[in-house]
Amino acid sequence: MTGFIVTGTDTGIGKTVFSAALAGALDGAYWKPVQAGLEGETDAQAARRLSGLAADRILPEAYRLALPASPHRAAEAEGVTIDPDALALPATPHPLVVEGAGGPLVPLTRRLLFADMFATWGLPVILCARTSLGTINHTLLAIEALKRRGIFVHGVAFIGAANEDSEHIIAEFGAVRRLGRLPHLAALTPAALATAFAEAFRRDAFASGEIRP
Ligand SMILES: Nc1ncnc2c1ncn2[C@@H]1O[C@H](COP(=O)(O)OP(=O)(O)OP(=O)(O)O)[C@@H](O)[C@H]1O
Ligand SMILES: C[C@H](N)[C@H](N)CCCCCC(=O)O
Ligand SMILES: [Mg+2]
Repeated sequence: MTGFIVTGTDTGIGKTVFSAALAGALDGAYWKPVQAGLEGETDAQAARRLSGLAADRILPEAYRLALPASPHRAAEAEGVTIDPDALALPATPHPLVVEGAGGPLVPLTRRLLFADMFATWGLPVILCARTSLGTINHTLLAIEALKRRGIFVHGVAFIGAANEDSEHIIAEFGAVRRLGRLPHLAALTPAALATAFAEAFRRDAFASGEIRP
């Protein structure tokens, strides 16, 4: 199996938009294992809308929880406990883009963090990060948390306006690749996103995506 896990330095920073564009660019499949919050469009629905992929490339969530909160809390609110055994990577012949929820240290239960699942899954991790003030600390902390678990960080995908020095110093201190920068699009349409993604990231930036032992 090949693909990538997409996490971010925070919730609401653009993981779904980036994941949809990546899944489309790879002609892959998209999976949101745990959806917390069902008001309005879910991440899987957004990915279906923005990726240009057929419906069968958007794989069903393992957990769909109503409360827009940390997954551990959203599950408890429904009397559910998220079972890591229910979170095995779905079989697909296509490159799989897996989107977490919030950042890497978001709890799935009171004993399991998303980053622990990332380590189990073994796919390379792409960290989405803002470019605005505050991102250096947030991004380096997330990189540290991933690396100390032996997780391979494929690189950082920046989202927002250019901030050359912050992007550079993050790559230097974090010893990670700058994969590129997706700007905020005034009109977020599938076509505009695909164009912006192709301009922001080199095609070969995502060539590897092998599970690492
Ligand atoms: N590059 C972009 N251009 C324009 N709008 C964007 C872009 N990236 C994200 N957005 C918008 O910002 C909001 C948050 O983005 P998104 O849902 O992708 O965040 P997220 O990190 O996936 O959040 P969550 O942690 O809830 O999954 C959405 O309204 C989305 O449409
Ligand atoms: C509800 C939100 N849209 C995401 N699905 C879940 C974000 C969890 C964040 C937990 C935290 O870091 O406080
Ligand atoms: Mg999302």
